[in-house]
Amino acid sequence: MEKRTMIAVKDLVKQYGDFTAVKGISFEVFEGEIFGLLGPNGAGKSTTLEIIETLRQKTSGEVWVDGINLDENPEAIKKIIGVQLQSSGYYPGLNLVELIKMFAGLYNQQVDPKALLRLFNLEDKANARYKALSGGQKQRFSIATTLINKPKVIFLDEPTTGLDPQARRNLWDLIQQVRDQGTTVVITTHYMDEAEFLCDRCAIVDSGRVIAVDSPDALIDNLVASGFERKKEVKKANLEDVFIHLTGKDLREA
Ligand SMILES: Nc1ncnc2c1ncn2[C@@H]1O[C@H](COP(=O)(O)OP(=O)(O)OP(=O)(O)O)[C@@H](O)[C@H]1O
Repeated sequence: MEKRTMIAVKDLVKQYGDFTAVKGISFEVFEGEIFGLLGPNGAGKSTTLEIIETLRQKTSGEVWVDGINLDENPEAIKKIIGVQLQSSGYYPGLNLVELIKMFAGLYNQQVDPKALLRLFNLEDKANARYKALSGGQKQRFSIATTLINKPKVIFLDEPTTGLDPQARRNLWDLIQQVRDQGTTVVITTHYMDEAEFLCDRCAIVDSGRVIAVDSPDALIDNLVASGFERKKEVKKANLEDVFIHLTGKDLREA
């Protein structure tokens, strides 16, 4: 079946003064997939995301989201995307239900706060304030809030950084659920195990350029076909598996 393009980025360039952070990036994100932008620190991932999110001016190149050209109608793009806020974006005095109602009001949307919290396993935190949540709960809540305007695509910038293995795996399940319900997900991460588990396709970005785009499986197969072999035989489990096996999958949060 022909895949529909949700995001198209063509020859994107971003200069900060004399420094070119993004050097002519092109890629496509298909509807209904989890697409990863992977790359070392300073590769230009956040800059690229922020340009697509309409939060940052590009120097040149073109961007379309759901067929809408960024230069022609950034306001229309804002309406169909969900962006994860940083912690500072949440009013400290409001509880989770009040925060959801506030965002729903801003977006002029009807939302059932309890149903949304249930979806993200935060039902019993309905009356808690954001700052009282654990790291994993904060991440779950911030992903929940990206869905309030019923977006076609959400952007998650390093959503699992700083979380324990249980909270990370739980968040992976939730992100897949969001995708399975029809929302396209664009994610940045430094964790290759996360990208391998979660992403349908990913772009590897280095020094402002896209150096590979494919499914994790195909990228690995290409490397193996080129004659690459790991030095050490891979064990059937890793230390994280040991940790999860010993400590269980239950979330550790009050
Ligand atoms: N406002 C700015 N002014 C000047 N340089 C900037 C600015 N924002 C980012 N940069 C530089 O642009 C480059 C790309 O930064 P960016 O944050 O997009 O990278 P990244 O791939 O998201 O990195 P990280 O993984 O560390 O978040 C870096 O060298 C960064 O120092």
